[in-house]
Amino acid sequence: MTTLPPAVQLAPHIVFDNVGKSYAGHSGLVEALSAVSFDIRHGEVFGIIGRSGAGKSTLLRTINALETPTSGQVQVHGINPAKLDEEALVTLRRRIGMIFQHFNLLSAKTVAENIALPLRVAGERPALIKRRVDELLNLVGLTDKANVYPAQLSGGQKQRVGIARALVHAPEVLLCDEATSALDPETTQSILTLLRDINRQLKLTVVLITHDMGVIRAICDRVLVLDRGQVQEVGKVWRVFGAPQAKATQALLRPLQQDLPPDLAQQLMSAPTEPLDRAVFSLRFAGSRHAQGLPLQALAALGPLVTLLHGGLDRLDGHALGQLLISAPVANLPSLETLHHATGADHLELLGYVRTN
Ligand SMILES: Nc1ncnc2c1ncn2[C@@H]1O[C@H](COP(=O)(O)OP(=O)(O)OP(=O)(O)O)[C@@H](O)[C@H]1O
Repeated sequence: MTTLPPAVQLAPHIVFDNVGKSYAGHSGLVEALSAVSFDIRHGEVFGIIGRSGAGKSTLLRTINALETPTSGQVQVHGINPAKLDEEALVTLRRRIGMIFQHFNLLSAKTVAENIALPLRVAGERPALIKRRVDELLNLVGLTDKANVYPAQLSGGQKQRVGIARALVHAPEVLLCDEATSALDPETTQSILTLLRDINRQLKLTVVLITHDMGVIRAICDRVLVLDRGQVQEVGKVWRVFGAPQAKATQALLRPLQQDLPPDLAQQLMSAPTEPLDRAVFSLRFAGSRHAQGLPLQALAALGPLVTLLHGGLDRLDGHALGQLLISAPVANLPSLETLHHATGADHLELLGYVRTN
């Protein structure tokens, strides 16, 4: 298999240039998107995250012209979908597959017939349709379900059919509209793994929208945070997760943070009462250092009796990210500056003190 040179892989595939979209609502215009500018590169898995109503669906749907911007423009492969006539739009949409939260399968058709449908509509020959459907069933691991109806499938299997159907025309872009929101955590993981495999095998650009930071962490290369129709931040996932700049990102990341467990929070005092008390520190690692992992010696800077209380480190794209909660006896504690330097944490905070049991 030949690999494309980096410049080609990084070339913009989809460009948003000052895109705005407003809808007529009950009490005036609703500005769903406002001055949105960014680009998505060839072959990347790009995530768009935001709260409900942030404008994610509207943004995704401008890529295949299911929505048309009120101002600005979108370019896909250098083409503005909003400017195309019906016939040219059909051709462009074949280059852009899409999957949905609720799968959108036809219940009266079998798995194979659901996948074959777009090819039948396009007037392809039966032999070609059969070959292509078999290939796709194999790709998504559903060869044994070809003649089964959607009602007999699990949610994860239905989404696999949705993925196979989205790939029938060998598109260059796959749009995923909350594709795992209706699935349990284990099935979500298997669908995300499948999407990542497809992205790598087929060199497909994947654009997904979600309200779940876990999905972004699992498969995205870069992420855009959208709030009230505006771009809050965009960047590599490890950077945005390690050092979120926007309030909206910080709020979305809260559920993934490891705060002081309630039993320890209850015991926390603002000042030590005796030398045997222990100071509790939070150390945050934003991925800028410790690419090889955090040396345990770095924690020894807190003294020989340091205790790891809670937390953990994740590896994202070769960067160590996370938070550790640590305690150490107050007697002979080095200064905060010394600890900060010695541990290599991006952020070090003294949370309070607890009694030694
Ligand atoms: N067809 C429409 N007519 C009027 N308002 C709309 C329409 N579609 C979306 N909106 C409004 O535009 C804003 C953005 O909606 P959008 O569905 O894009 O957000 P979202 O981030 O995808 O939300 P969710 O996660 O809940 O699906 C919301 O205020 C919504 O009510």
